[in-house]
Amino acid sequence: MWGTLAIVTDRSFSLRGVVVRRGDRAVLDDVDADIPSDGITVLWGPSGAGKTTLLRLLDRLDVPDAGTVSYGGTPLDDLDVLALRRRVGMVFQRATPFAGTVRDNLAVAAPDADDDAVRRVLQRVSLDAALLDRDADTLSGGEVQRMCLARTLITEPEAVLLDEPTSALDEGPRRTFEQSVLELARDGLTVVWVGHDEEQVRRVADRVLHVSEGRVTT
Ligand SMILES: Nc1ncnc2c1ncn2[C@@H]1O[C@H](COP(=O)(O)OP(=O)(O)OP(=O)(O)O)[C@@H](O)[C@H]1O
Repeated sequence: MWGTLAIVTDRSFSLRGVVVRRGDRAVLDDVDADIPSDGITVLWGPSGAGKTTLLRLLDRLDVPDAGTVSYGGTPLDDLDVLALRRRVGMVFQRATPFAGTVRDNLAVAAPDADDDAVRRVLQRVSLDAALLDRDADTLSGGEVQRMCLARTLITEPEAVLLDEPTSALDEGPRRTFEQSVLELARDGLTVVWVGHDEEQVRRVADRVLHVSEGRVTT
């Protein structure tokens, strides 16, 4: 018997005393917040309130001027940034397809993924496998955003950060994207979603963190 192996199940984010300054203004001003690992947490608040700034801190795309951001109880400063970004994927507001086919786009993220894995990930985002050999720049806006989600998922992250991923989509594609994310969250993926469409927040949020005037409240 070698003793009990600790199973790390804590995949929550926490912010303590976080300050982010832009010019002479504190966009986030001494923020304490917790984002649990289950379900969908929506960051909600007026334009310019700091939602995207907060989201980027979680993947270390930005670093705070003061305070600590932790993932699974470990300060992000103590984690290897590339390892963190494999565990925590990001989908941006504007879809960012690379040149080439859908298959090429997925291969950028996971060159060794086999055909089964590629097909499975497309299914998870409701994209037809027939699209695999289509040029990414011939996809519709909704398809390209779901391909970007698939490209994030193919590395099997524990969490995904979504920055207003449906803001450029019409109602139909918006609902399809939401449905995929709801199913992913139900399957155990941690989701942090920056949103400002009130109806959508009601449909997807398990909890809402309100970002306003430099503070985050529940
Ligand atoms: N790199 C930067 N340099 C200077 N100011 C910045 C930078 N990034 C963000 N800001 C400013 O910080 C504030 C917060 O921006 P942020 O994008 O986090 O807000 P948001 O709540 O996501 O807004 P929106 O809903 O409009 O996307 C804004 O006033 C923005 O102009």
